[in-house]
Amino acid sequence: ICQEENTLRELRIFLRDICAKLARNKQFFMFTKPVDVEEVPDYLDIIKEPMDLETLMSKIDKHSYICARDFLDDIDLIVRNALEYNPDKSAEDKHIRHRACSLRDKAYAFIKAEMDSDFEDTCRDIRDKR
Ligand SMILES: Cc1noc(C)c1-c1cc(NS(=O)(=O)c2ccccc2)cc(C(=O)O)c1
Repeated sequence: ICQEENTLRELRIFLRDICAKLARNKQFFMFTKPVDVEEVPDYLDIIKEPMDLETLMSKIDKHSYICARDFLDDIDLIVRNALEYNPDKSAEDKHIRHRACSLRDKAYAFIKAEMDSDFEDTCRDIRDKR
C-alpha cells in the first residue's frame, strides 16, 4: 500500500505540473475558470457538467485522479463542453472550438512526452484494484 501511495503521489505531482502549464498558456485563458453564468446566462441550460482547469487542479488535490486516463477524461469534458456550447459557423465559435482542440492536443502531448507507459499501467492496476 505504501508503494501505491508513492506512485499516486508521483502522479499528482506530474498532473499538477501539466495542469499549471496549460493554465499558464494565454490561449487557454477562457478554460482556466468556470464559465461565468453572469456573462453567459444560458450556459448551464445547455452544459450539464461544466469543467475548467481550476476545478481540474482542485480535483488533483482531492486525490480524484488515480491514473492519467481519468485526468484526460476531464480535459476531454472541457473540450466537449466548448464544442457543444459553441457549435456555430461564427468567427467567435470557430475561435473557441479551435482553442479547445488545441488544449486537448497539448494535454495529450504533455502526458505522452512525460509519462512512461508502464507508470500509467501501474496506476491503472491500482485503479482497477480499488
Ligand atoms: C469557456 C467558454 N465556453 O463557452 C463560452 C462562451 C466560454 C467563454 C466564456 C467567457 N467568459 S467568462 O466570463 O465565462 C470567463 C472569463 C475568463 C475565464 C473563464 C471564463 C469568455 C470566453 C472567451 O472566449 O473569451 C469564452
